[in-house]
Amino acid sequence: MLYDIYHIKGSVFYTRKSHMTIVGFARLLYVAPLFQDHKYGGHMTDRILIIDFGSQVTQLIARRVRESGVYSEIHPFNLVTDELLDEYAPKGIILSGGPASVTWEESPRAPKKVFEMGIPVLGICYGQQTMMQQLGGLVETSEHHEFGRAFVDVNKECAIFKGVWEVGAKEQVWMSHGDRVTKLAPGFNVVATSEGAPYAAVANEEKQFYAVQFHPEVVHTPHGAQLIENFTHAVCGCSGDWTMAAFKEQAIEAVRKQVGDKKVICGLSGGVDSSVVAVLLHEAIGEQLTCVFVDTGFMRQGEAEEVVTLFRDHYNIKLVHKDASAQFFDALGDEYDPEKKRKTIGGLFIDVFEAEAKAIGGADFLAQGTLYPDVIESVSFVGGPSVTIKSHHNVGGLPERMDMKLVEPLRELFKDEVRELGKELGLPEKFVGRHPFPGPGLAIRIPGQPLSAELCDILRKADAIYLEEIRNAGLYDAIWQAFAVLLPVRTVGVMGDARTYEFVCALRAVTSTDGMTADYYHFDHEFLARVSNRIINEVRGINRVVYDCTSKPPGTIEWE
Ligand SMILES: Nc1ncnc2c1ncn2[C@@H]1O[C@H](COP(=O)(O)OP(=O)(O)OP(=O)(O)O)[C@@H](O)[C@H]1O
Ligand SMILES: O=c1[nH]c(=O)c2[nH+]cn([C@@H]3O[C@H](COP(=O)(O)O)[C@@H](O)[C@H]3O)c2[nH]1
Ligand SMILES: NC(=O)CC[C@H](N)C(=O)O
Ligand SMILES: [Mg+2]
Repeated sequence: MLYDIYHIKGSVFYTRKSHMTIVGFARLLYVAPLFQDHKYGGHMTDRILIIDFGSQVTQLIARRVRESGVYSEIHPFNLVTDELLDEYAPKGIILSGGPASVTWEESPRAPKKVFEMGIPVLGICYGQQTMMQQLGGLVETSEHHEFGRAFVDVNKECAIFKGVWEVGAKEQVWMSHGDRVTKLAPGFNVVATSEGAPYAAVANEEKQFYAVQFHPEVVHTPHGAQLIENFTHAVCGCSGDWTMAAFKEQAIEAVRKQVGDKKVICGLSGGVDSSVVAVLLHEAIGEQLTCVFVDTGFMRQGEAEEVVTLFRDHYNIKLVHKDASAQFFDALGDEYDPEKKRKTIGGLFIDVFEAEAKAIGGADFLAQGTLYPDVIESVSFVGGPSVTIKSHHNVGGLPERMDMKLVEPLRELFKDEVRELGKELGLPEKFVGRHPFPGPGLAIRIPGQPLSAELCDILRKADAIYLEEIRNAGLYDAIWQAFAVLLPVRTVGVMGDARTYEFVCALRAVTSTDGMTADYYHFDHEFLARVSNRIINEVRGINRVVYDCTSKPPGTIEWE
């Protein structure tokens, strides 16, 4: 069972179990309170609201709506109040799928107001079922489940099919349901049928209510994205002004308004998120911004130089390059427990930021690269138990301790939108397309033994060779994240007729969309042999290389 159901304040609430156990991020602790001062709807004029009933693919609905050039936000069904509906003022509403059954005595419903606002509504799967039930139709659990690929017969014209599906056509869709609508609500017509769902698509054109049993948001419904675009454009009348160019201008304006003439500190790691935040803020408030790059001693080869050159020399952004490596090594001492290392490192980041804020005479704001998935996760987890798998380093404790207000210009964006915004801001491709790199850096890639500058050096060299070979082979962009790990194991080897007794290096490369789940990257053997050969020949201290072929779950991406 993929879902757990929790009862919160009398309403049924779902969390994704896979996310719950995997995410368990300390992020949740710091993102949650930030949500409170969020103004619904960002700065865009056309907005679609997605009401989440806990489907595994709700995020994809938001993706498709945004790809159609329309701003959208996901809100869990139990947090959609009448005030939110008024304030958010959507041009249309989409009801997501979900694991519950509307036939249960207590299962989620859309707020009544949704159907009384005089705006278009699209129900998907559970969303269809609850729409029918709430408007006077009937839903029953069926013997005939449909999971996966299915075909629908299009038997009537419908605004969301326009220009995509012809009457009489048989079209491929993706289904995942056990219940089905057995009686239509008054005013509705059937517009498509499938073997397992006689009401595969239904419409009340007069009210502009549409409901489908299949999932148009997944790629396995080949024309699904166009159906969603028809809904947002032709039906809801959105103009498609959600472009990164427009977003950039509006975000800059919003930052200026929020910050006024006050000072802002931004922790700059050189990673995509903080780099984009830094450049955006620089455009918005120029000299009021000070970035702090903390060299922990656990950075990759050439990282500090690259960050400093780009931001200080190329952009002329005020940048403090704080070499805190001695502090980090000191504080970690002989520690090799992963959680203790992370906590020590997280705490030290805070100390360094505090000291640097003081050094510039105090700062009123702290800028962070919080992204939309962080916000959604924090909301989806409200009240749910979360198991901590790893305490991710974050600067989350910062606001309370330092009494700074937060500036989070990326909190409405997905990672690839952030990359697009980076391009819009003129950030070099090299920064925009970077693999994520964790705050604790190499310190969590040397498991099982106390850290030292020497071990970091060995790992840094191996990691640089690996990444160089990945770039040379043209694979960098096809891989989500790649890095080397130095294992606490020595093995016997023979080099130049002499015995060696050195460390093992593990190589990791994964594909993923959001880091929550991942598959190992399938390199060809020639490539692995070349990297292995180079590392063993060029890095003193390593005499054996292995490749990690664990997916996530059950593994995690990092080794610690
Ligand atoms: N070495 C560092 N110096 C200063 N700030 C840092 C450093 N490492 C991390 N941070 C701060 O912690 C935040 C979270 O790190 P995280 O790795 O999640 O994001 P990122 O580095 O900006 O992007 P990416 O996820 O692509 O690596 C960063 O946005 C940055 O503000
Ligand atoms: O800023 C960060 N601070 C951390 O403490 C941290 N731990 C893991 N990661 C990154 O998160 C993604 C998922 O990693 P895991 O599968 O190892 O949990 C991967 O991209 C990891 O590199 C971190 N990022
Ligand atoms: N994917 C869904 O939304 C499923 C809806 C409902 N739980 C069913 O099985 O029919
Ligand atoms: Mg990073």
